[in-house]
Amino acid sequence: MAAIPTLLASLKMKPTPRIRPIQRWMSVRPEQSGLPTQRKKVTIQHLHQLRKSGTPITMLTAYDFPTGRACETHNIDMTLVGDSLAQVCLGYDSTTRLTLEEMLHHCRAVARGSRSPFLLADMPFGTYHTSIEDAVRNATRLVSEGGMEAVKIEGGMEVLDVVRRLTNVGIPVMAHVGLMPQRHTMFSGYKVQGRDAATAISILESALALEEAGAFAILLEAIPHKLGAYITSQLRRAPTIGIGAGSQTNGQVLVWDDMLGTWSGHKAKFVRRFGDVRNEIERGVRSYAEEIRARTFPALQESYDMPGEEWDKFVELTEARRVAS
Ligand SMILES: Nc1nc(=O)c2c([nH]1)NC[C@@H]1CN(c3ccc(C(=O)N[C@@H](CCC(=O)O)C(=O)O)cc3)CN21
Ligand SMILES: CC(C)C(=O)C(=O)O
Ligand SMILES: [Mg+2]
Repeated sequence: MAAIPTLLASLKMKPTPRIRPIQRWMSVRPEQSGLPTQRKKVTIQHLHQLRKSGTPITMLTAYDFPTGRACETHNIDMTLVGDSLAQVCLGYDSTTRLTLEEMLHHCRAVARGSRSPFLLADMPFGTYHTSIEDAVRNATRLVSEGGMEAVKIEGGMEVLDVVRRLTNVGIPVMAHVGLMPQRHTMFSGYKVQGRDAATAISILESALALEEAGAFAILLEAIPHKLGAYITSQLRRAPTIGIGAGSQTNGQVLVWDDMLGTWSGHKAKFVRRFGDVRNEIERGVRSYAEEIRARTFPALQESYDMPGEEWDKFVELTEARRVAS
């Protein structure tokens, strides 16, 4: 009997573990590594609480370890490995060029740098339309191989069955309506959606049906702000995340490269640059090349030295080598 209080006492004596930064070499998700987390893990329940309390949800895209880690460090609520990856990182002209393998490669990198944000990825074009079985198989790979917690899919009524099935097997789905970049060819470009009453109604009905089908959140892209606000007010449970959908959605998302000004392509109206990283990069690369050419880089303090007597010995040895040959 005496052993139990002793055991309890020894447990109580244990010092609280120190919070450790993410380790570079981690190959598993930090919360699986047994390390204490700095901030509570963002869950779907937490996202629903943010919606209820009227606290705006922050979401940002990430494509690799450092961008994933930046979302982690600055307490972004949701990190999205967007298929915009195709354009902003891989140089393709459209998200429709991105393969599942390419997406998985980047998901793993983001996941290694991420512990508290809710992590999700876009299902690439063509990976969820061929059949429900294919959609489940491909979404499962994003979770099991990619380290994602949820997936995002573009579409309205035609993807309800996929949303229902993925949700039923335990893969949360964020639905994406309004401007759907994977359909830019069908839409003849990237155009604001829902500017006429008929399209606005169909976007509203899609959003309501997607919530009913189980979507845990609805992304609204490039729609009039009044429509963004109205859809947000009509949903019963799912928070809305807007990109070009006005200020009244439950959350906001932007593409990393748009937000920091590293994307040199088209700037949509909804983009605000919160940084000017591209100019900084240009300045840095330019002066790097200039200083190499001027031999001002590297300086002596950026170079290694050796003891004088060792150098003298070295000179003697090279002399001996020269004479011998
Ligand atoms: N850098 C980047 N940012 C994005 O937001 C983004 C990507 N890439 N790639 C994938 C899709 C494509 N997206 C886009 C691309 C262009 C517009 C755009 O030019 N919209 C026009 C609307 C014109 C109109 O209908 O009047 C705009 O000027 O805002 C919007 C979304 C969103 N996604
Ligand atoms: C623009 C966001 C919402 C997205 O889908 C992406 O980055 O691919
Ligand atoms: Mg996308």
